[in-house]
Formats: sequence, structure tokens, C-alpha cells
Amino acid sequence: MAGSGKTTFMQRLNSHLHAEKTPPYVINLDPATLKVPFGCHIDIRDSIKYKKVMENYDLGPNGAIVTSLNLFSTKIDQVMKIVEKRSTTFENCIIDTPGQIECFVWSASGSIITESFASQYPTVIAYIVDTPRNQSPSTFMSNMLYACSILYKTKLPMILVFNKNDVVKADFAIDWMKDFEAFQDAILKDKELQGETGMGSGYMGSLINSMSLMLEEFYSQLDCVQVSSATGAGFDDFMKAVKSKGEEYNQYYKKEREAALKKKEEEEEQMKKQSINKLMKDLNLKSKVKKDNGAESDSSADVISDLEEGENDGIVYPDEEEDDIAQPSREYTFSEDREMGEVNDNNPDLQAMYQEAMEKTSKDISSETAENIAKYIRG
Ligand SMILES: Nc1nc2c(ncn2[C@@H]2O[C@H](COP(=O)(O)OP(=O)(O)OP(=O)(O)O)[C@@H](O)[C@H]2O)c(=O)[nH]1
Repeated sequence: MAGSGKTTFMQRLNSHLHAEKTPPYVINLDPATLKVPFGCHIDIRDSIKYKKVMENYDLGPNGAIVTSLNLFSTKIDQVMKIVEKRSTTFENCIIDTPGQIECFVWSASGSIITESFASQYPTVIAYIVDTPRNQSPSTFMSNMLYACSILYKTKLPMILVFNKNDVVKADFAIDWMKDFEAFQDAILKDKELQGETGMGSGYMGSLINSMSLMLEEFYSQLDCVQVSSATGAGFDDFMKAVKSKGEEYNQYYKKEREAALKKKEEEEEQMKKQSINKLMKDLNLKSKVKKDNGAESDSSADVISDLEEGENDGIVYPDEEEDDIAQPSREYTFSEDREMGEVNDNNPDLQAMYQEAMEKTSKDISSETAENIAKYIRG
């Protein structure tokens, strides 16, 4: 949430970890910020000039943030290489995101960046809540729904960080999360204060009730900590929560991610096979059937290429090849074409299918119908 204290939190966390003699690797992903009050190892502003993006692409402030992140995400592999090099030196890497968190969470680049980290390292989301601004049940619920959507979008372990603890303690919020009735009481009080326009009235009352039940499940996934980025209170608890969520990541999230990745690869493989089968069908390569007299015939429909058998029929027969011209080996525009679904040498099934296709097309090229068509054309 904008103004909840993310940057101040980052600053405090950075100095806390320095004091603990475990300095973190620090990344700033907010292209629009004027000042970063902590030392950064990687700063998006070094490579992307936010104002220039606004001018060049004729964008408003949020559009320019998304575009800057998009531009940055095209270089994410380089960023990951740098982070990887440093991963032996630094125990933790902390990343500040743009204040308009939706520019990050719901943008393609946000997903690319998050995925890049999450696929390589245990990654935890710290959702910073502005505690004083969440004392009304309606604001609190909206904020929790927001956090919930981020959890389901990123599918990463999340810690709810109730910030500005020096101003208001977050005990009330933690009570609401643990005790459904306490939250209901707060809604009723809100109704008393605000009358019929309050949250507990009319259709809002039943909507809030069902949402609270749904959020109960969400709360069970979270760790909550209270901190003050101004005074530094609660940062030990935060680091404990990070550790426990890191373990959770390795235990559950990593497996789920790997399983999802495997499923995706299998689906891609299946698609490849399907397109090959389709290609085979297009080539009319159905299995031969035996005629009553025992002779083999092609059961597939006749094709016009049968007509010009041997001449310009589109198939190069081995014996037609000019012996004195060495056949060049197949060149691929990009090496990755091989993996992306052209001929896959590593797949013996596909190789065999291609081989079979070539043999069949090169032999059975004459047919009765084609002969008739040829006679018709000849006059
Ligand atoms: N009292 C108190 N004030 C805080 C605390 N954390 C942040 N603030 C104040 O809250 C205001 C917003 O803090 P930022 O760190 O700029 O918030 P942010 O979420 O990074 O803001 P954007 O990135 O612009 O959305 C500043 O005036 C901070 O001084 C805290 O723990 N206690």
C-alpha cells in the first residue's frame, strides 16, 4: 500500500542486518523514487530513466512505471547472473518494489522478476501494512483482500508486517484475524458509528460475513509481525518469520513449483507430438491395408503429387540426389529452435515417425485415381 512505509522498512531492515553482521544484497525496483535512503547494489534507476520513459512513450506516471519495469525485466537474466555471483557472499537479498504495488504485482514484468527469483531462491513476500490507517474494519478488510490477491497471484509465502507500531499497536488487527467474532463486533460498532452507511448494514453486512470466512483460510497461511521502521522494534521477530517462511518455501512451495514446471513441460511435449501427428495426417500417411488378393495398397486418399510421379513431385528421392554435391547439414536459425519443437534429435519417437513418413511418401506415389487424372489431362 502506498505510504505504508516500505522504503523506511527497507532502510531499517538493511541497517538491522548490517548491525547483525549479515549485510543483505539490496535491490531497488522503484524507477520513480527520487531518493533511495539506503545503499543499493542494483538500482533500476541506473539503467532506466523514468522521466525519459514518460516523455518517449508519452505515458502517465503509472504507465511509465510499468514500462520501466518491462524494460528492466528484459535484462533480468543479467541481473540474476549478478545476484548468483553474489549469493555466496550475501545471506539475504532484499528488494524494494514501486509504491504503486499493482504496477508490479499485476504486470507481466512483475511476474517475470518474481518468478526469476522464486525459481532460484527461497523467496518471501513481506506485505507492509500501515497499522494506524487500518483501524477501521472496512479499510482493514480491503487491505487484507489486497494482500490475499497478491498471495494468490505470486503463490509465494507471505509475511504480514504491521508497521508503525510506535504509533498504534496492531493487537486489534491480530485479534480480528484470529477471532471471527471480534471482527464481527468491530463491524457492529462501525455500524453504530456510521449508521446505515456503515459496513454492517444491508447487503454489505452479509458480504462482509462471507468474506471474513474466506479470509480465515487466507490468514492461516500467514505469519504476522509488528514492527516500527521508525524505532527498529520487532525486526528480530521479522527475521525469525523470514527464516520460518524460507523453510516453508523449501518444504511446500518449491515442490509445487517444480511439479507445475514439470506439468508444463509435459504439456508442451504432448503438443509437439500432436502437431507432428497432424503433419503426418496432412501428408496422408495412413497405414497400408492389405487387399483381398494379398497385395498391399495405400488406404489413404490419392494426392495430386501422385500425378507427377518422379517429376517435380516435391519429394527428393535418395537416388535422385546428385552424388557430386555434398548435402549440407540442417542449419537452425537459432540453436534453441531444436528444443522449441523443430526436429528433436533426442526424441527417438519423433525421429522414427519422420523416417516412416519419408519412406511412405517416397514409395507409394502411384495410384489408380492419379493415373486416371493423368490420362484425363493428357487428353
Ligand atoms: N511513525 C512512523 N512513521 C513511519 C514508519 N515507517 C514509515 N513511516 C513514515 O511513513 C511515511 C511513508 O513512508 P515511506 O517509507 O516513504 O513509505 P512507502 O511505502 O515507501 O511509500 P511509497 O513508496 O511512496 O508508496 C514517511 O513519512 C515515513 O517517515 C514507522 O514505523 N513509524
